[in-house]
Amino acid sequence: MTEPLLVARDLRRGFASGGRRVAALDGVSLAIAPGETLGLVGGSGCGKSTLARVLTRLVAPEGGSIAFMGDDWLALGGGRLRAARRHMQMVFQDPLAAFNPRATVGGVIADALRIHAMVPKAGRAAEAARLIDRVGLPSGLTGRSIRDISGGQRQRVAIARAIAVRPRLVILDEAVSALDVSVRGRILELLVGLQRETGVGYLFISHDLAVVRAVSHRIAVMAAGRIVEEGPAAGVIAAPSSDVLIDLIGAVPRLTGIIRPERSEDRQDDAY
Ligand SMILES: Nc1ncnc2c1ncn2[C@@H]1O[C@H](COP(=O)(O)OP(=O)(O)OP(=O)(O)O)[C@@H](O)[C@H]1O
Repeated sequence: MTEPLLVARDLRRGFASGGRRVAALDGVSLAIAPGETLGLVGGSGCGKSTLARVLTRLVAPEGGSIAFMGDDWLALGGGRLRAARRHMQMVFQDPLAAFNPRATVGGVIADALRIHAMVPKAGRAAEAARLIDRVGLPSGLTGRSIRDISGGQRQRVAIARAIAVRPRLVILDEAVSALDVSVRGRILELLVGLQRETGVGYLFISHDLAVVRAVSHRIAVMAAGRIVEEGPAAGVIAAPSSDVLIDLIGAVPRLTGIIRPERSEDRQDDAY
């Protein structure tokens, strides 16, 4: 059996909110294998983003353990942490907040290459150009400010920056949720293609079951800080056992209705 890339056990994290304590993570355990996509779904406020932040060490857990690439991830510090951080990248819903707003598209990617010493200085521009092309962006965007491109283009830059450092795991937190349906579809295809090429693992977090189903090998369902069911994507959806998943499945036909116009356009294209 393949060694898991990431194993989280019994993660706990609470927050004080309006005089009471909210258990955002109430004993969450999960594992992700190399080359695997674990989809994480759940309603608003169930703890998905807190989990992403705890896994990436943006927020410290109050209990539990995380093994990443065989190391005790929460105990790593100094140079070993910096080296390991390269292998766990994160893409957020709104990458603008995660970029230096004055940076250019090429600059954002070249910076990632520099920080993690991926290529010598002389080769950085060429490698940035290769990555810009790999995520389907025109080379003409290289010198553009990150503020002056569309949300879909920016999300591609965020993905290019994440993959620039050849990570083993990318955590995508609502990374395609704000995009329109056709851009979203192309970015999902890009992610799946990159996974086939590189064997990167993904934790794909979304409140949108249809999107999660399209990319995930396994699905975990979260409610009130706990994982309430988990298993192979097709099996979990075919036989949901939790109320939250039953509700999410019930919401999918509405989404199919939104996607349908694009599919009929595709059929028209095929007819030419
Ligand atoms: N920094 C914080 N301070 C106080 N409460 C917080 C903080 N971060 C999260 N919470 C609370 O923890 C719970 C889980 O929040 P979290 O953002 O992880 O959920 P989520 O599933 O990502 O929600 P959404 O899909 O709406 O983004 C919520 O009740 C939230 O209000």
